[in-house]
Amino acid sequence: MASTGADESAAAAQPRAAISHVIFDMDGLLLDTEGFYTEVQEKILARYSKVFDWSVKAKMMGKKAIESARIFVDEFGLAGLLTPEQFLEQRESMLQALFPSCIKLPGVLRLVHHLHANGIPMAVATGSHKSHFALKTQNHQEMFSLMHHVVMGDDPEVKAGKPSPDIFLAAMRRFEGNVEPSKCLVFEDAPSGVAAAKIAGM
Ligand SMILES: O=P(O)(O)OC[C@H](O)CO
Ligand SMILES: [Mg+2]
Repeated sequence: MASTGADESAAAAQPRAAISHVIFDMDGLLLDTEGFYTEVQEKILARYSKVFDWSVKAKMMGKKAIESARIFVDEFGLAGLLTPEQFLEQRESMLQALFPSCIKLPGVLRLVHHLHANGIPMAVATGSHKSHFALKTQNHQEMFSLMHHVVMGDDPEVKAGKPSPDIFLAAMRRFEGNVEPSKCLVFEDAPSGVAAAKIAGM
């Protein structure tokens, strides 16, 4: 049965848990790096006369590097031509050259300062591994210094990448005190990241 206006206002009136902590994704959310991945992947695909596809991009976003490499090879029918490991090798020097020039997404610095000024503890949960994180954040130390901690994709506690909830649960556990998932607000750009946060109960 279709929902009525009364149903909708009753749902809107449901009390929600107050937010105590915030967890940010990084790539495509705090930092404008997703375009770099797209640019590099288009170049690699062109070597095999293949064309980039946004539905594949959406599946790759937010994952650990090797996970997204497997999706790339499978979805573009490159098995037998390129292994996921070779794909990562081919894109590495191009990405390393691009990452240091990344800029912040509009409004994020203001939001981070606002939350910090209001005493909301913040963390970052990114599928990026340590060496890429260092390249991307080298010009954004002011913003990242306001984070209580950062959890990266190559962290031992992150067994599987998003949509596994591992990374968000690890980020939650590293805040001080007892933090409830329902009081954590997650900011994400990737479909797999939104799913991960919901599975974590955030
Ligand atoms: O969106 P993030 O920060 O989890 O990063 C994931 C990859 O490095 C890029 O899609
Ligand atoms: Mg992201």
